[in-house]
Amino acid sequence: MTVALHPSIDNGLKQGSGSFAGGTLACKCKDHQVKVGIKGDVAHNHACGCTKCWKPQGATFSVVAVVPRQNVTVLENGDKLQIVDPSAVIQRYACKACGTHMYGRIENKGHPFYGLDFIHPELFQEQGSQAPQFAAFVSSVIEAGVKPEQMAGIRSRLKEIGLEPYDCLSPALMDAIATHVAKAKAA
Ligand SMILES: N[C@@H](CCC(=O)N[C@@H](CSCO)C(=O)NCC(=O)O)C(=O)O
Ligand SMILES: [Zn+2]
Ligand SMILES: [Zn+2]
Repeated sequence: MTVALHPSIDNGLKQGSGSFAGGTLACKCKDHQVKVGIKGDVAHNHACGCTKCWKPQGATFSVVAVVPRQNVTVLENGDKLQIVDPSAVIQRYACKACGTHMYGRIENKGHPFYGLDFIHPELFQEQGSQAPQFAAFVSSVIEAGVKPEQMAGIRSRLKEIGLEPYDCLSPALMDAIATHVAKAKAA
């Protein structure tokens, strides 16, 4: 049986248009949906196996990307949003009614990713945003209940659909983090 990763990638990656101008994220409520406007395309879209990122029901991975925080605007029903874990580095704003995470924001100005908000592109009402580029925090799915003996199949399926599996972030992002830390130390 094929390993189920996430409904938006289980049938293969859908490539982005390359000219996605942005759109609206909608939560999963039947009415009074929370809507969040995003300007421009997303970046660093990836499958994430960590326990903190929101996943639709039954998914093993989340699919999460970043956008500049100034490109994110709550458009409708913002009163339904609450922070999932105020102590987390990424403050994830979720719909109180359906649990969908609408955006995650870093408030620590010293964090390497300060200025970027985390969003889930599957919530776009429009098509064409950047496709996932890699898989991050793959080993972390064990923390959510996956058996270690399932990991070879999961990594192999990720590779098959074109997502290189990493147990933290991609080398490019890890290099960016290390560069930020080195500059902060030197300053
Ligand atoms: N094993 C842990 C890892 C959690 C983790 O460090 N997640 C990353 C990436 S989330 C998006 O890629 C992170 O930056 N977390 C900060 C936060 O969540 O606030 C686990 O699985 O929980
Ligand atoms: Zn909702
Ligand atoms: Zn994550």
